[in-house]
Amino acid sequence: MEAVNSAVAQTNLLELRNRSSVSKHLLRGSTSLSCAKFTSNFPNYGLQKIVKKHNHAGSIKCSTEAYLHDLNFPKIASSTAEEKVGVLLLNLGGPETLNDVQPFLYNLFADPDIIRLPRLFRFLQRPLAKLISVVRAPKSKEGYAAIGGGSPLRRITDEQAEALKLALKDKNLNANVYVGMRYWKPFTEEALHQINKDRITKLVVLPLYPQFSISTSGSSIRVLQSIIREDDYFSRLPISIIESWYQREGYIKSMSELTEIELQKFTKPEEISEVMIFFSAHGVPLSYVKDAGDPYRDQMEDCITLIMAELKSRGINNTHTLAYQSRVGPVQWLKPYTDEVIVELGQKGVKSLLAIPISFVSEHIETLEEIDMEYKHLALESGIENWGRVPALGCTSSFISDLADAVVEALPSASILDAKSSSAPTETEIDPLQYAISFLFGSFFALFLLLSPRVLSAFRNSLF
Ligand SMILES: C=CC1=C(C)c2cc3[nH]c(cc4nc(cc5[nH]c(cc1n2)c(C)c5CCC(=O)O)C(CCC(=O)O)=C4C)c(C)c3C=C
Ligand SMILES: [Fe+2]
Repeated sequence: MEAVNSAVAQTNLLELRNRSSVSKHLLRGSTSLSCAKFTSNFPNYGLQKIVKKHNHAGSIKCSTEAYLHDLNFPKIASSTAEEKVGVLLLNLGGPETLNDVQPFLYNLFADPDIIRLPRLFRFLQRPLAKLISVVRAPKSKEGYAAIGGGSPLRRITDEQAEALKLALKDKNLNANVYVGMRYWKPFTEEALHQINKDRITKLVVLPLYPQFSISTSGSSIRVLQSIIREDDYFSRLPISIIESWYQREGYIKSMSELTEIELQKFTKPEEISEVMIFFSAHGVPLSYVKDAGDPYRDQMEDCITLIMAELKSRGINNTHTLAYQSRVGPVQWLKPYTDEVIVELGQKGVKSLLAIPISFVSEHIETLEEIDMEYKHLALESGIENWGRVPALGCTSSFISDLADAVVEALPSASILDAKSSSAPTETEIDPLQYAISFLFGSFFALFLLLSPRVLSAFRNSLF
């Protein structure tokens, strides 16, 4: 009964959250975000086009370059007496108990950046989210049960927040560090509420995803934007958003360090050079990259080039490959798929694999269950004899220190976001005829989806 009540309370809370975000995702416009200079160009965000320059010496310059190698940035920052600096860490969030799994999945699938419906069918978002979350919940629950009954993401993110606060203090910056999750507690909205309550005077926003995707950092930042648009305090608060940071030297070196340590664990030293380094990134549907301009795949490939260059500089010349894991649903995702590549490598006679989860900086279901259990099992079945896995960075001190540098470097460019000058149509500007037609077609589509046994079974097959 308690579980039912908490689910109802959760749904009510989300009703409120979703109402605000649904009504605002129509408010598109050219919002100029500070320092991080948004590199995306998505219809949902109306942000600047990605500017990415390759330099063949191995470093990649993106629009985030300003705080990457710029030696002019002060390494030590100090805040003035009146200044109250806040850092907002954005992450996905995860169910803490098995009872949380279905409402967590509902929140995830109700996000228009996760299921991107054509405009005409957007009002179906929530019924579809309900349907998919209910159908997928049993499978997800099995996964969470296998890793101890819930996601460790909140605990680890809290630890990272604490470690970051200390690292900032070491760099002479006193800051409050907040955690805002997109799909579970503590929600981004709660963190923003606390930031407001604490009367923070400058805010640095740091998504805990090294690479940008519409579906991750983009989605969290969209929540932030919608609040900035509405709220007097946030619309006047200088904010700096660090959009992606996979190219930071500290991150690349920390990843390489952990990889080197794990490589040494392969038992026979003479066989170490035979180990294939297997980067496994969380996938996104192909259409995100092809149609919506998600820079995720490009950034992922750049990131791997940088890590491999760093490993090479340490005398590690192993072969490597990249594949994408965790696909959900019936559409095509970024390829190649991790499970298929593992089988192929086994067939080709590869005997040793070192898996590196590359989209995340903390352990969670996708590393602890999917990689450590499912993929390991598949690899051993496919003829691979030696399996290793690089741990997620977590609170590795070189990594946290580099995040602290990123915050310090981003701070001077915090500025008031011009979110209110949006020229995009608002909901009230929608043509009533267009709305009526959408509603009619959408209703037929909804009925078809909900009642068609074939559609339901297709869903089931791709979600189980
Ligand atoms: C870079 C990281 C991630 C991307 C990109 C991403 C896209 C994405 N994810 C789903 C669906 C699911 N993701 C789930 C869990 C999950 N996803 C990420 C990260 C990315 N997702 C993390 C860190 C986690 C684990 C959270 C935790 O509980 O510890 C889940 C739930 C688990 C499951 O049932 O498999 C789903 C579902 C989509 C559809 C998507 C892109 C559109
Ligand atoms: Fe995911």
